[in-house]
Parts: sequence; structure tokens; C-alpha cells
Amino acid sequence: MSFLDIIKDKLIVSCQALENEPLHGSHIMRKMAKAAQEGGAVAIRANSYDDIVAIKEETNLPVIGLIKKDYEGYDVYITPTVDEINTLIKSGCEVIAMDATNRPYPDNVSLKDKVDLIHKAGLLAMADISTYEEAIYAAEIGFDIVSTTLSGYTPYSKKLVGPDVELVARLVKDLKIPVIAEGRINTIEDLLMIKEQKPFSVVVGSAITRPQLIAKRFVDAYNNK
Ligand SMILES: CC(=O)N[C@H](C=O)[C@@H](O)[C@H](O)[C@H](O)COP(=O)(O)O
Repeated sequence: MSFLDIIKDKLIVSCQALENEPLHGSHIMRKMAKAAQEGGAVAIRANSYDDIVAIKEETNLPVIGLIKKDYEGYDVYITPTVDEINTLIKSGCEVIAMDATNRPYPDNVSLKDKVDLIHKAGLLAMADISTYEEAIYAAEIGFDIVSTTLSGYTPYSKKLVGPDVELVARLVKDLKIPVIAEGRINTIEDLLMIKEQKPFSVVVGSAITRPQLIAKRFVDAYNNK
């Protein structure tokens, strides 16, 4: 079955912990992915070469790979350059996710050339966008999948507490390529509201795999914050 067949109308779980997070480490992320698999996740979204390799070994699930890396003077941090793409190609992931927002990139390679490089390696390219216009452009230059990952995380996109339901709805209506709903889907109610918009698939991360944030929600509720 192709990657797209596997994920259609199914849940993808993002398993990520950066260096400053309590669960950082591939020995932990592989178990997080295993737990997601036992819960029924059909694919994993993962950050870093080491985590992807470990998660593949542990679960054999298809992986959407990315590398978060900061470059001085630039705001983009999800697979910002060709260097990260080349590392991801070697990791065994099926899909490479990258920032596809309308902001400067640390290398002089166009987004289109990056998509072509990913296709040459036989992989799919996922555009992490923050607005409707960025998604339209991403589809035009050949991205295979668009995800609403960065809505709320660029200075010019809407800041919402929950998921960007309206953006998902508009993209589903207007784009021919698969639209993945991702970002701040924190409750079952959020998920059901998103599902009504009929995205191709959904990614849930923090609400499942960042226990420090889950704990905080409970603590805040208990303390009436
Ligand atoms: C904005 C950003 O850097 N998002 C990252 C992208 O890979 C991850 O930290 C998120 O966990 C992922 O997008 C899933 O979203 P949520 O954790 O809200 O369910």
C-alpha cells in the first residue's frame, strides 16, 4: 500500500521531544511511537535522523521526517536547508516535511528545487504552511501534501487557541492534493470538529506525546487558571 493509502482518513501521531524537553532521546521517542502504534496510529511524524531510525526499527510504521534546526538570523526551523533534506533522505523516512512559508531560507535553493530533490530520491514532500496562499503556492510547485502545521506560528498567521478549522476547510475545498490538519488539535472535540472538514488525514502531537504539557493542562484546570 502506498503512503497516501495508508494514511487516508487515519490518525498520524507526532512523536517529538527537543533537547530542552524532558522526553528527549531516541530511546524514549521509539517507545512513544510504539505506544502510538498500539493505540492505532498508522504513521509517525518525527524529528531528527536518530529518532526516525529508532522509530522505524521499533515500529516499522511509515514516517514523516523533519529536522528542526535553528540558523542564526532566520525564523524558519523545520528542515530549513538542503543539508537537512539530504540527511532525511538517508534516514529511511517516506515523507519529508519542510517549512514552506513565505519567509527567507538560509540556503539559496528554491522550494521547488527542494521538492524536486525529494522526488528524485523517490520520497514525498510535505509542505508545512501557515496560510491559505502558502498552501496554494506549495501545491503549484509540486508538493505532494500540504499540512497546516505552521498556522499560528508565523507573525502574519492567525493566533488561535485550538486548531485552524477554517483554514483546513478552505484548503480541503480548493486544493487537489491531500490536506493534512495539524496543529493544536488538543481534545477529542477539536479532533471531531476537524474531522468534519474532511481533511485527508490528521496529525496530533503534544496532546498525546508531550506529557509535560498534558500535566500542565490538568494542573492549570485544578488550580482554576
Ligand atoms: C509549530 C511546530 O513547530 N510544530 C512541530 C512540527 O513538527 C511540532 O512541534 C508539533 O508537535 C506538531 O506540528 C503537531 O502539532 P501539535 O503538537 O500542536 O499537535
